[in-house]
Amino acid sequence: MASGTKQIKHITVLGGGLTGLTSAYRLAQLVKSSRQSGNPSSALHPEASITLLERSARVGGWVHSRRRWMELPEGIKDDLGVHGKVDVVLESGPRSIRPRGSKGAAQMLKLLQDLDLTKAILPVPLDHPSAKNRFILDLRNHKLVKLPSSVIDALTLWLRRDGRGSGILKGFLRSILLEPFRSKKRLDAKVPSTSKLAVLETQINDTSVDNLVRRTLGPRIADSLISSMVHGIYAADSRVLSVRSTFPVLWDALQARGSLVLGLLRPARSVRREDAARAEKEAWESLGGDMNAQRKTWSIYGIRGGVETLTKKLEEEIHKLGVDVRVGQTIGKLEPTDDGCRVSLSSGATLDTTMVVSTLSPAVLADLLPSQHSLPNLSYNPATSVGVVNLVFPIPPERIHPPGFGYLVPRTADSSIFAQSEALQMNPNPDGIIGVIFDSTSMTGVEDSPLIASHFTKLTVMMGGPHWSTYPSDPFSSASPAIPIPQSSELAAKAMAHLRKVFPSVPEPVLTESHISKNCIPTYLVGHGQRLHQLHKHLGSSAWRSKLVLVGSGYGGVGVNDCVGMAEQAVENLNIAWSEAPSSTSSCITGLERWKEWD
Ligand SMILES: C=Cc1c2[nH]c(c1C)Cc1[nH]c(c(CCC(=O)O)c1C)Cc1[nH]c(c(C)c1CCC(=O)O)Cc1[nH]c(c(C)c1C=C)C2
Repeated sequence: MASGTKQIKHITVLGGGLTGLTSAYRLAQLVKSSRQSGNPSSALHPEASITLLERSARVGGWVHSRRRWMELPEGIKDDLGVHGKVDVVLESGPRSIRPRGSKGAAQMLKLLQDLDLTKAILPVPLDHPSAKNRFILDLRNHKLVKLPSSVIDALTLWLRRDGRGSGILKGFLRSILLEPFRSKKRLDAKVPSTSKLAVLETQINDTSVDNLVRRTLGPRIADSLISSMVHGIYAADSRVLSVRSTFPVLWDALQARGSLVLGLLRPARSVRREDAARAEKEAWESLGGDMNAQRKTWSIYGIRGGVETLTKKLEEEIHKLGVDVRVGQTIGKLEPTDDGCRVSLSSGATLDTTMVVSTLSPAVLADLLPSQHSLPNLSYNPATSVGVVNLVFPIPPERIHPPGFGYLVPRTADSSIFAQSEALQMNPNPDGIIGVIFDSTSMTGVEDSPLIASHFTKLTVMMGGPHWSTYPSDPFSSASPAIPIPQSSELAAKAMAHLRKVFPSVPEPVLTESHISKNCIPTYLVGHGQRLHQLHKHLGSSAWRSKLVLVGSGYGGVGVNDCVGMAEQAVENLNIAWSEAPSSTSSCITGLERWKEWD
């Protein structure tokens, strides 16, 4: 290595969630191969060491699969022919993974292959009810309305005006068909209440998901379908969420063709899109065996034993690769030094390191930085908290709910459809339920014993999210009053009160487990990409240059594939930068490279 180039002798990963564990794993593999190949020109020292610091007593972050023992009903024998107990897996975090849609999805499957977890994959085929039956709740009557799963499905629902297609999704197909004709008019319309918003939109080249859909597909779709979908991915209010950061395909379609439908049917060609498609294709082709062919037949997949099987395996592997994993570590301060960074722990200990990869939430990171080294925009976005209630009932699922993935609950307040309903003089969703997952029918095989699937029903009720949040500083929000966050001991009763309205025959649960995941999903407010671009530029030109890399759900995507994808991409970019000619000026990796396009 040429003299004058900083050698990477020690890397500290902050945070032991999925992003932190994946980053540490791939970095440790790089060190191992650098040691084996002995590449003298690499900036990565062949004896470099890695430390992972985690605040809580366990690694895994929001991925948490709890195993609980359950009494079998009288007369039922388990696999060993003994009457007794079976164990059930209760997920309080993510439980299903998408095998398509992004490079991250391919990188996730590659990670599972590399960790020798292929056999633990639980595929859910495309024709499974879980893939076809997703519902939203009509709050006027607490009936489930099936969401169309394809164009044919939408047509059938539309033609069959038998009450089911005429409820909350009435006019769905009509809105889509008329959108190209209406969009231009709506986009040009001057709506007084949105004039401040219109100015902002042009300044920051972004708008809210709700605003874009409302002006193109109309208020009905914005209030029902889109508000619920946003609940089911971001647990957030679609009126404050940046469309360009969360559904860029909608933004691009509208920019390119002046119509969502036309833009989606005939996407405009762009170098960025083609590069991304090529990178994704390569990632899929890099999968070993016939995994790439197989995954095309799956709608989603799970992991035997729960998603924590993955984080536990990552933990095991990084131990083997020599990563120093320290749990129960509270960080007090992070500051740049001449040679790298200094991490000060609340215990008083300090750690000098060449580079920090932070997977902490941006707001938590902001609190660690001394004022003279603060970074822009880290505290801008709020994060939403979700109440998760796992329930197990002593009867099979067909006696409680229809087969399918689950249902989402749309927004109630300010909704034009709901405002007309007399039934809504009273709040139909007083506890702020956002969705219910039918765990038993959305995925089987998570537990070892088949008795769980045949004799019990597992459901997860999710509440809170936007209902527990206010966005006082956001110009796009209509500051609707939030429900105060309850105690976790109150959640199970609230979940049951809700379920009884939707499934009157639901029995008492035999097992419940409630948790509040505080600030678990960041809400990317309008202009998120522009703020990350500023942050990227600042990192490259300040005392933090080449010392701090930012990854994780706080920045570029909230799904498990996004977290793995960001970690993989950051380590891939670091590897390229470390192998580059020492004179190269392009070798500052921040983790935020993809936001460059927001220039
Ligand atoms: C009710 C709350 C939530 C449910 N799931 C999530 C929340 C906050 C988290 C989540 N769901 C999805 C993602 C995206 C990542 C990915 O897997 O690609 C995240 C972070 C996927 C998703 N889930 C639903 C939809 C419509 C989507 C979008 C992509 C897709 O089509 O797969 C539906 C859905 N989510 C929840 C329920 C009850 C539900 C029901 C229909 C729970």
